[in-house]
Amino acid sequence: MTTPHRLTLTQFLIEERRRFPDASGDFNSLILNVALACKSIARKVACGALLEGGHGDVGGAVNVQGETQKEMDVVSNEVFLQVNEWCGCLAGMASEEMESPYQIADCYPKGKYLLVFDPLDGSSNIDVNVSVGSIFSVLRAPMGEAAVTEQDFLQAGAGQVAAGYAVYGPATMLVLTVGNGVNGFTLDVNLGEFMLTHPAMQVPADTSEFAINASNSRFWEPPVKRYVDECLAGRTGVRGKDFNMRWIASMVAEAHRILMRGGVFLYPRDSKDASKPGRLRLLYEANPIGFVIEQAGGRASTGRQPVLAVQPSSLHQRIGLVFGSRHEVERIERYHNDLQPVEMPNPLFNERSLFRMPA
Ligand SMILES: O=P(O)(O)OC[C@H]1O[C@](O)(COP(=O)(O)O)[C@@H](O)[C@@H]1O
Ligand SMILES: [Mg+2]
Ligand SMILES: [Mg+2]
Repeated sequence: MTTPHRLTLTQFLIEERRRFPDASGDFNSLILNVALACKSIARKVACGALLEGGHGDVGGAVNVQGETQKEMDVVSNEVFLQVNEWCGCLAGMASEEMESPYQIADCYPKGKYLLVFDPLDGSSNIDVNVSVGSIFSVLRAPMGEAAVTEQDFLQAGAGQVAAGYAVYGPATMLVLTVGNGVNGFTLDVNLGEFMLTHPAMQVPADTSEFAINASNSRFWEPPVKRYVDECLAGRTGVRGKDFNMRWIASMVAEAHRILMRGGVFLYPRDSKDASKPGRLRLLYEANPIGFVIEQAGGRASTGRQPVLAVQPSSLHQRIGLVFGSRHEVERIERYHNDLQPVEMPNPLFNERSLFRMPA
């Protein structure tokens, strides 16, 4: 039996570029640099406890969001910065692990793109050897020679030029959208190349699998409680079918499962901590995953509006996120539209009033 011919990521990007005869090649260079960073992180993740410095916590360090930093969070962030700094087409980068944007000082003319990333997603899983990943989003940089500011990154997800993730599991995969569908590449460790193994990925529109951290159930809003209760009621309830549940606590691994076989993921807005309207970060978690899922025919929402339509207000903004099989996400959105939000302090600011609550 002959092995099927597979395109490498480089060959795939060259083919894509044929659609844009005037393209400079900058964009391809950027994606190949991101892929190189992911390969380097994959190698370090695979070393496990053998990695110099280990996979543990950084002695008491917390990131800008007050979360304990793992050694690998810091290492992965460094890899992204070092590999992408010299790609020649970036004006700046922003990351979960850095309070402010990173300027690319020595690039002339100024780069056309901005790169935003979560260098290691699900890092609380790293010391127990569960899949983790990296998530990235490419935005256009503003014209002109001025240094980039936080404001430049505050673009709605619908404007992303490209987005994707790498998942470091039993195999390392890179999943990419450049706004023309979604393609998955598996790392051939012998060649050191990402090979196109999953062309034109599609999220099935229906599912009977959901993912949510049920330990937060007492903080959920009524539409989310209703949806989960109906799933749990199974074939004897209004849904008339049994549901299965998964929770990996690495969103990148949940997104990958959903891309491969359907499902719905919820980390909704809840009342657990008034200072955090949701757990996940808009710019480097919700938007890139939302773009990938929508390009694969799925849906991504805050529950109240498409996540890609949200105008960001800060670099590390958090948001409620629901994504996956289209019919389930639409159902969850309907439940949010059916009900008034809980314990609204002022009726002037409820969902149907003149002064809508922020998503
Ligand atoms: O611990 P919880 O509440 O289940 O949260 C898990 C969620 O947090 C995250 O790990 C956040 O990502 P980071 O590891 O990049 O901080 C998501 O990947 C995941 O869905
Ligand atoms: Mg993350
Ligand atoms: Mg992270």
